[in-house]
Amino acid sequence: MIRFENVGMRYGTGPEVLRDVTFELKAGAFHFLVGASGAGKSTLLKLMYLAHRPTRGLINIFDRNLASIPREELPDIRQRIGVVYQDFRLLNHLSAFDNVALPLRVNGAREDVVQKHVGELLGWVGLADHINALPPTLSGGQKQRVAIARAVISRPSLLLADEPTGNVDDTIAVRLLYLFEELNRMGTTVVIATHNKSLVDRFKHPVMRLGDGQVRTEEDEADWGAGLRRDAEASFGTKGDAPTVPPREL
Ligand SMILES: Nc1ncnc2c1ncn2[C@@H]1O[C@H](COP(=O)(O)OP(=O)(O)OP(=O)(O)O)[C@@H](O)[C@H]1O
Repeated sequence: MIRFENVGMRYGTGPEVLRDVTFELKAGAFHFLVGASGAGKSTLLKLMYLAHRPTRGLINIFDRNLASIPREELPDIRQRIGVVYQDFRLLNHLSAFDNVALPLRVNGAREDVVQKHVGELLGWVGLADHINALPPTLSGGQKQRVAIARAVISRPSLLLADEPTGNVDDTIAVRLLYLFEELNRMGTTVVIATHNKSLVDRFKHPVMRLGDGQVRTEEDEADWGAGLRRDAEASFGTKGDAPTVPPREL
């Protein structure tokens, strides 16, 4: 489904964010993508949903070499990819319902089908009472759930979600993971970038870890501790460098 070979990526003249990324995602896979803040998770997802081109290396998507896909064919490929953006990207002048309905309507779905599916899905994510709300009147967690519903409504071949549970409580996070798993059972390949260790532990899908500009696949959750320690040391130095806690004022 997706293959990266020695992919590098930098923004402008900045340092390489991704240095030498090589991995393969098989159709029907479900992976968590983890790594320290700033490790490049969003950047990797952006390459996968074709928002950026790599500065070097090979990307195969849906078994085609990205470099040889004509620009005019990219929108068709993007339509097969559902994306949950970290900043939601909802259309503020459309209701929650109409935001979620948009991908179906763009694809020419019948209005009775739209009404049924969008209503059911918004109910599932706990927004039955907010169907007609405009995004600016919703909380962060509610917006996030509208964004998720919009990304999954048309059953994409590939779902890429950037920190999709960052704004919701644990109960809703688990429910959203069940939704992603259901989609995966129906054939969608899923990649979820997350900092939520308890979700990764609970759902036991293979982990892709980004660090030092590279991806490693960790099947063994025991590696989590080592990975987290590596991330913390890379970001903050060793334990000995910890700042002194100021005394509590009396
Ligand atoms: N548009 C951009 N222009 C320049 N640098 C960027 C841009 N977007 C990201 N970066 C840099 O690329 C690096 C990786 O950022 P990215 O957002 O991919 O990390 P992340 O792992 O998703 O972080 P987080 O967990 O905090 O969301 C960071 O150093 C960031 O400053």
